[in-house]
Amino acid sequence: MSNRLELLPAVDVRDGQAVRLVKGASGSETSFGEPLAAALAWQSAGAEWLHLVDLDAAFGTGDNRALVREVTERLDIKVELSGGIRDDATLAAALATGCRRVNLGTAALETPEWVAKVIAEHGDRIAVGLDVVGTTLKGRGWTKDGGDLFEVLARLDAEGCARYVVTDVNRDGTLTGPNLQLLRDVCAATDRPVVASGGVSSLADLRAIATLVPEGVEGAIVGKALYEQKFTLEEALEAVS
Ligand SMILES: O=C(O)c1ccccc1N[C@@H]1O[C@H](COP(=O)(O)O)[C@@H](O)[C@H]1O
Repeated sequence: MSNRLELLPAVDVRDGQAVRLVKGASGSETSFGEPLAAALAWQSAGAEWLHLVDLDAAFGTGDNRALVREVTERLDIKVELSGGIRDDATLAAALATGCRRVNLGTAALETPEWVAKVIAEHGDRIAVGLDVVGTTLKGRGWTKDGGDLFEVLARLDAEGCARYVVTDVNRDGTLTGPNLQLLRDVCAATDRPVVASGGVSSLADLRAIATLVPEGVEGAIVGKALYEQKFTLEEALEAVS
């Protein structure tokens, strides 16, 4: 495990546009233009990863599958892909884009046997997104409760899940800072790497997350702060180097 925090700039796609939501609420979108342009800009700025989300697929309002595939194919950097990956067909399509790994959200809550099977088949190309309010997991576009964080985490650990992407839904898109205690609590409960998501607003927030690398935090997703130019990606990479 590296001792440097990885940064994953986010491109969330809704209706063909790169958008940011507030607390994941459908309808709270601010649009930031072409997803491919945003992704290429993060790549040019030195990103090693892109966190790419098909929000329509996550909300069940359609999908942006062709666009997501084009973005993934056009990039040289690693892509973490999520949104609507819930069965064999959607998983096969996601993995066929050439992404490095996928995040499963709803499926980990609703079809645990299938998730155990694909973890066994695909190893660390599968991560699970643990999207929480308090310690209650959220699925189906973060609109449905899906069980207790620590119970599901223990089950997924036992099934060999390689990595978790932990999002505090109430911080996401709010620029109010990451939930460091949540990250500490998850790291204490698992020996698998954790990617932090939600709330980053400043370089100080990234430095604070970086202090948790020894506890098991591997990376941080950065969205609205980059789009709203709170800092540049170059500054962020320098801050955690
Ligand atoms: O990223 C968001 O803002 C977001 C908002 C609402 C729902 C999902 C969101 N993102 C990611 O989508 C996947 C879950 O998709 P699914 O449940 O597997 O279809 C997960 O990585 C969320 O973090």
